[in-house]
Amino acid sequence: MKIAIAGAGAMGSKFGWHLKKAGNDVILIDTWDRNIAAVRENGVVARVKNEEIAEKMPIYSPSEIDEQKENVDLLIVFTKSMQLENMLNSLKPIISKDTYVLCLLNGLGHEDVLAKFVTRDHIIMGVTMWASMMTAPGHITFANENGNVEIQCLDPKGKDETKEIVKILSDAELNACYSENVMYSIWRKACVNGVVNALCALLGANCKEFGHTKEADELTRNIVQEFADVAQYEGVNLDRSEVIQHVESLFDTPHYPSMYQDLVQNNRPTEIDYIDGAVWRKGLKHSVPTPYCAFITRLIHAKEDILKVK
Ligand SMILES: NC(=O)C1=CN([C@@H]2O[C@H](COP(=O)(O)OP(=O)(O)OC[C@H]3O[C@@H](n4cnc5c(N)ncnc54)[C@H](OP(=O)(O)O)[C@@H]3O)[C@@H](O)[C@H]2O)C=CC1
Ligand SMILES: CC(C)(CO)C(=O)C(=O)O
Repeated sequence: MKIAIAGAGAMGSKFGWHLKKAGNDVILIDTWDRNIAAVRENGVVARVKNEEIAEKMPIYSPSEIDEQKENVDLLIVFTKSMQLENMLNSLKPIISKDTYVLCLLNGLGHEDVLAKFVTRDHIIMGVTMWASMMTAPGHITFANENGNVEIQCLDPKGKDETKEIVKILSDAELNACYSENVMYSIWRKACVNGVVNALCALLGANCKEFGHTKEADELTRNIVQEFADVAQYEGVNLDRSEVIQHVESLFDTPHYPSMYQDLVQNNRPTEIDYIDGAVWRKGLKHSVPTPYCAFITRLIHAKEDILKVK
């Protein structure tokens, strides 16, 4: 199976590294010139338990993707949410009617973007609890050892092929399973990000520092409540106490969520409009009040302005 990974940041590089190491035919696609140069020279260098292990694989910029390149069987997208549509537009030459697109981005609503490029029976949605950090171009550090991946094809017609992809991911030590209700899992993961990503970026804290504050429980409850109130109108019934427990399971991890990495470490725009901001927008559409999500979204945008993100 020919696999392309679009977005070779912390997560795309991690998945590419694992899949290549397991013997798959993998290419990476990324827009960051220094990253492309570093991977071309040394491969993707992963720090695993104090050891650096490099995996060499081809990497291209989207402008190098043309009709000359072979179609891919599986395209895993790992851009930031706001980069997804542009990336897919530039990859049209390698997307055929047989290409499966697997989306593991954080955030809500990405299936609507994918539907502009492939049919529903080739859209595989998913979530991952793996975590990774880019420490320099071409260099990543794995942030946990107990992640997983849950995926489901949006149309049952694609179930068998999706199960084959589950096996490929698991054989690459990415601990994957087929989900029977991936939209539930996507909303559940959005709750995690809606709490820890946004609040850690605002407070300048990691999950453990935030989780050990006196305010953490009350903030978590209120944010999850708003996500659950809105999710109902989108056909997803979240089990609030189970979701709160799931969010709180991160409170002992000294990990800086990806939104902290974007905003505080790299002064880059955040995905807030696809997480708390998406719930605020959907809440307005369904007349559901979401004061926490609205306030958090505005604060993140204010901090983006103060830090002059680019
Ligand atoms: N990191 C994590 O632990 C997790 C992340 N996710 C999700 O996965 C998706 C991808 O996230 P992630 O891999 O963290 O994203 P990254 O920010 O690491 O990479 C995304 C893109 O950003 C650019 N980039 C990254 N760092 C820099 C930098 N310092 N300077 C300039 N450009 C840079 C690159 O392309 P370009 O130049 O085109 O911007 C890259 O392809 C997101 O939806 C995220 O929420 C999900 C689970 C965990
Ligand atoms: C690792 C985790 C779950 C932390 O919120 C994440 O999804 C992220 O960093 O974006």
